[in-house]
Amino acid sequence: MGDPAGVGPEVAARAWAARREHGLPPFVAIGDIAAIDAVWDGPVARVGDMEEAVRTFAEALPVWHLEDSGPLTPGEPTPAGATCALHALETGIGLTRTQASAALVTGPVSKHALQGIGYTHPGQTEFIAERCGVAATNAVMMLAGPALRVVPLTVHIPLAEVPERLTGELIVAKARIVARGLRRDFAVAAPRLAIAGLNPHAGESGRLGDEEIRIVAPAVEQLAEEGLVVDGPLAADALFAPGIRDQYDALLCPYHDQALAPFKALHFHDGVNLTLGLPIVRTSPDHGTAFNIAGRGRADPGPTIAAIAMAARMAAAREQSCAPAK
Ligand SMILES: NC(=O)C1=CN([C@@H]2O[C@H](COP(=O)(O)OP(=O)(O)OC[C@H]3O[C@@H](n4cnc5c(N)ncnc54)[C@H](O)[C@@H]3O)[C@@H](O)[C@H]2O)C=CC1
Ligand SMILES: NCC(=O)COP(=O)(O)O
Repeated sequence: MGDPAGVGPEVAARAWAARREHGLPPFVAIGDIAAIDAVWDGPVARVGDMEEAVRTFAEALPVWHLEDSGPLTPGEPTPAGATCALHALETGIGLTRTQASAALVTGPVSKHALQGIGYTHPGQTEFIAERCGVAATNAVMMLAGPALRVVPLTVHIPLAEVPERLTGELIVAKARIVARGLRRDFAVAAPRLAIAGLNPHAGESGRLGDEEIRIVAPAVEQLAEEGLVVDGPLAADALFAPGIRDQYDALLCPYHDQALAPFKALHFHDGVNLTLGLPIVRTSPDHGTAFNIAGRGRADPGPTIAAIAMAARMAAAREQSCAPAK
């Protein structure tokens, strides 16, 4: 359920309340049960294993209580709350890696609060990758909604560092993982990718920056030689327009906000953050802890509902691809 002082507990509870309407599979909320009690009056079942969670799911929200995270005020993060969020993440990864659970849906954490307790990863993606034995650069963040999928090629780094961190190797490696993920998890047989330029007008033939000529174009050429359908570098200002974005299965963007700002404009209420390149299925609602509204009943459970539903579809697609042919 992420940080107990954020909106994670309430959106998990409200997703459970909407389980029938959205056909959600059984899930268990992991963390401090007091965080649920503080924001929700509905039925809760305290469980200790996944079988119990599945058994109780129809009648109550199953909660796997890990620890008491101390006095709790929604909107006010504490070190004990961040510790509980980290333990919940570790527990969820463990349950999914051992296949007790088919997928991991992470709740929103405060990176600032986590760093305050000594966490050194930029986000949850890199931590999950490490626990799965995958290099952080091979765990690829994708934001997916019904109308758009985007991939930030660089993620949680200062904007000033983007030009030096955006390399041809990075683009090629991430594009390959995206193409594989689209085939495996989204049944896209021949993925069509677009790669945005870094500079205005994709560099205007070098007059507004040369990263497109030096870095992006050679990477696109290499990917095309490997047989991938890839266009780029494309001007990012028009790429998200209807009619252009629809020509692609995923848009790969040099930096975080270039990808996420248009994505959230379209999918604030049903956007999913997921990680490609992992041996497990991992999704997450595409929003943060929203401390400014936590505990007030204003948090939209839509992204969490979408994240649970998408995790179930991805897990089913992987299961099917492993099933022996008839
Ligand atoms: N997956 C994750 O764990 C993520 C964590 N974060 C972390 O969350 C913390 C806060 O980040 P912010 O940039 O403020 O983003 P945020 O998503 O928490 O909040 C941005 C704005 O969106 C609103 N909002 C967010 N979720 C909402 C929901 N479900 N319903 C209605 N309104 C909602 C908030 O009230 C706020 O006005 C940071 O520490 C950040 O690192 C941010 C994004 C994702
Ligand atoms: N902006 C997306 C985000 O912050 C999610 O990061 P992560 O915790 O899933 O790595």
